[in-house]
Amino acid sequence: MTMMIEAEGLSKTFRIARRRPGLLGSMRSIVDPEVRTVAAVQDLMLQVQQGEMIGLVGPNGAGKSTTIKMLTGILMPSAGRLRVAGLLPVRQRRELASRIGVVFGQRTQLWWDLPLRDSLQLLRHLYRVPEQRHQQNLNHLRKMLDLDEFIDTPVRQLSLGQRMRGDLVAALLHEPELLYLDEPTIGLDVVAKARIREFLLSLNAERGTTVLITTHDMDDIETLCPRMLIIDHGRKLYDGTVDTIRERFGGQRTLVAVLEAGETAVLSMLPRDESGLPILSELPSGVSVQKLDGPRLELRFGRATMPAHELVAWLGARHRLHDVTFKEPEIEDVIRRIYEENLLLTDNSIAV
Ligand SMILES: Nc1ncnc2c1ncn2[C@@H]1O[C@H](COP(=O)(O)OP(=O)(O)OP(=O)(O)O)[C@@H](O)[C@H]1O
Repeated sequence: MTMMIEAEGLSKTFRIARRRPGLLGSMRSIVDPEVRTVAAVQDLMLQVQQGEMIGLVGPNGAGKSTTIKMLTGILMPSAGRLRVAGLLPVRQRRELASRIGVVFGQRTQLWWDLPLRDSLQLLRHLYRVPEQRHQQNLNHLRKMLDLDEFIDTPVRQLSLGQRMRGDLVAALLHEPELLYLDEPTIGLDVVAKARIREFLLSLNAERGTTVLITTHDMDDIETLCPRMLIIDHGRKLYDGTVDTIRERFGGQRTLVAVLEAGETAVLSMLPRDESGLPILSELPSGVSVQKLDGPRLELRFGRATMPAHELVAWLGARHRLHDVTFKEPEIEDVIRRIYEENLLLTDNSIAV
């Protein structure tokens, strides 16, 4: 397997001059600047193989953009070793540019006043793609992303979703092996998001393109990325699968039982706790009543407390059940918990 990204001890520190308040303060800052350092990325170790789809998540200011900028060769690392597609990003930036594609959800690399078709043609010259190869790629991509209805429209008149499809084609016309996407679905509606995700999955399957995505949308990660990287304060907190995160830190699951019609009356006779919820006798420890809404009863229980089937059996022995489903914790909530409680840093068994 070819390694697309290899980073070891990768770090970036910014030095920021702080202005003192007031006129005198400003003058003093010029003569005697007060410098503060920000460790944007610290000691990052990362190996990404060709064909992987990997999500990079973290709260604002975590160091995601700085990492991407170092990977593209825009920023010089302060320390560490880095190779992307076998190249040294800063030193071999031109060569690297022909091997990677970049899409920023909040910015466009298309020419605002030109029709999309012309923008794509200009990029052909910029990347020096032979005409025939360009046409082949364009034909293929415009079919995959359904560009025909707006390819002759000036970019500034495109909807956000259309523009994003145009930007994706622009980033892929020179057939990069590695694609960086920064918030590719930001601001898009559900349908447009689904379309972009579907496209990325087929691109990865057809061409084996390696994809690195930074996003705040956990659905992007769940749909696209078997592997995710969580960073905070420039440090890697986690590198692994979404499922492992959910299993390990999304401790609480919910059993949603819809009871047979007659059971609602039985439940309504039970004594209530201070929140008005029914008190079920002999409720196994670690299980709590979360909600009762007509025939729908929700029980919260810990993954480690008891196996799901045992809880269903316990409830089924006491009440006639019509239907049973489980609610898994939202990955969004799990990640928030990890940020807030700094969970992985205090538990090295999972941080790698
Ligand atoms: N050019 C710069 N000069 C000084 N500090 C910087 C610079 N770029 C980033 N930083 C600082 O580095 C840290 C990491 O920023 P970065 O933009 O990489 O975070 P991010 O994870 O991409 O955040 P967001 O989700 O908000 O885009 C922040 O504290 C930021 O203020």
